[in-house]
Amino acid sequence: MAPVIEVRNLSFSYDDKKVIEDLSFQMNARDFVGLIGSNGAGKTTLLKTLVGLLKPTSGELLLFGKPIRQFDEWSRIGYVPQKNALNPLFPATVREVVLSGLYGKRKLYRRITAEDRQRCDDALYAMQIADLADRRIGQLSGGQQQRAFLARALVGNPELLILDEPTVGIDAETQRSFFSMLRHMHAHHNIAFLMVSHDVDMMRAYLGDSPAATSGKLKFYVKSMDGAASCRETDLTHALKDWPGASEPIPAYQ
Ligand SMILES: Nc1ncnc2c1ncn2[C@@H]1O[C@H](COP(=O)(O)OP(=O)(O)OP(=O)(O)O)[C@@H](O)[C@H]1O
Repeated sequence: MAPVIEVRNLSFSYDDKKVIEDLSFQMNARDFVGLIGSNGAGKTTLLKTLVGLLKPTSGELLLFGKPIRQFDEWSRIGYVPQKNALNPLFPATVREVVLSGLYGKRKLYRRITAEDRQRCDDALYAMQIADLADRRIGQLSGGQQQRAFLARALVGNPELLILDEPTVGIDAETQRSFFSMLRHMHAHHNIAFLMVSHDVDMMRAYLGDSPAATSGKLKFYVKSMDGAASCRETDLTHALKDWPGASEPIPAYQ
């Protein structure tokens, strides 16, 4: 199977400011990659090049074995950008935000099918925000908004989930339960994770003490799930059935 991400000798500059220099790394299906680096190290810049928002200055970037120029299966990738404070007047409801994760540019005007609604309900349920579905997202707490954005990224059943500091602005207790939720998802879903975090202790506790790769100020910590029983079914509710003690609630995440 082709690596999920393959980066070869990638460099990126904003005008003449070099931010990423000659970076090479790869991640495989079901890997959990933690990306750690000081402020300004280029973490967000790297994630943006990986999802096609920025074009590398030089080097090669392959997604699921395809050069990014030819890659068009964006539904295989979920992306949660760095958190921005949402204007409380932002009018979309949580359900609308989550559903928008199903529409690529080309599908923008297609009708919402019963299947779309079911997927949306599953994602809301998985993130335990079903009761917030009809609330305006701008009126939710930061942690609730993050859950909604995560549901949006998950609704298309991605094989790769890219998270840019998903717990910024969230209290320590909630960060811990969020992280344990990710660990459960890593164990039971067929998803690879690439996550930027400043929480070095939490990342190291799961991913080990030594980085698998280093480039400039960027450090990549990796935990593979090779050989773990892979579920054939990928829908979120199925994954929840695998939760230890199916009736046990998902760790609270406010
Ligand atoms: N649009 C831009 N134009 C010019 N320079 C930029 C732009 N965005 C970021 N930079 C610069 O590029 C460098 C890398 O920024 P980036 O946001 O990728 O860092 P980061 O590792 O994600 O940092 P942080 O931990 O603070 O989020 C920084 O020096 C930043 O000032």
